[in-house]
Amino acid sequence: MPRAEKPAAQLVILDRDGVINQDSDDYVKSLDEFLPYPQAIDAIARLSRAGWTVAVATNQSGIARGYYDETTLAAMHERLNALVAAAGGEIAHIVHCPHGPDDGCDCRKPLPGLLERLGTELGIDSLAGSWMVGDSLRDLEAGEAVGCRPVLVRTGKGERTLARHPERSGDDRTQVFDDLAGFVDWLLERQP
Ligand SMILES: O=P(O)(O)OC[C@@H](O)[C@H]1O[C@@H](OP(=O)(O)O)[C@@H](O)[C@@H](O)[C@@H]1O
Ligand SMILES: [Mg+2]
Ligand SMILES: [Zn+2]
Repeated sequence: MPRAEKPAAQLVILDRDGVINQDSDDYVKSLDEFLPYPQAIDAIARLSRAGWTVAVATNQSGIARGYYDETTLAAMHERLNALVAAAGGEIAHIVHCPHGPDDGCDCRKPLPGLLERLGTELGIDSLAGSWMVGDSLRDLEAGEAVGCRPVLVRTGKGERTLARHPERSGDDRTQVFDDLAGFVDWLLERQP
């Protein structure tokens, strides 16, 4: 049974590390190191309860680097889905790029391949108009490459991203929020 097509405008795509959970310059290498922000779990649940499709698109070069494996990553995402379900919401789909920067893949953000795969697997023809929330410039660029509206959060590497790219805080392209909860508050307030 093909999935019913979803209007992209009701889609929010989230980067993972630094948006949903604490990031680390040493990578998030184990389930014990996977520490979701409570505000983010609640925000995802609120979004999905309000009828939005929530998905995750994450670079996980730590796999290519040998820091952890697909089984460990799957355990992290099982934990994430369980926390969101316990909060009364759901994540429609999670996609990841397991490759390293020198592997020449087409799915490592800022390339658009990961988001394109997400759209295909969600049955969405065009991601134009959906929201892409990240803490790194590559998240925003990957989203813009497929027509998403970019949102930068200050959590994770967000402050560092803003310091390196101050134009992002002033332009009318990019919305900036302290955290995912702040973006969701804003988004849901503007929705009928
Ligand atoms: O933010 P998302 O895409 O969910 O995941 C980022 C992680 O895969 C890691 O990405 C790495 O970048 P390199 O892959 O080494 O360039 C570093 O930034 C790490 O600190 C970070 O934990
Ligand atoms: Mg990130
Ligand atoms: Zn890849």
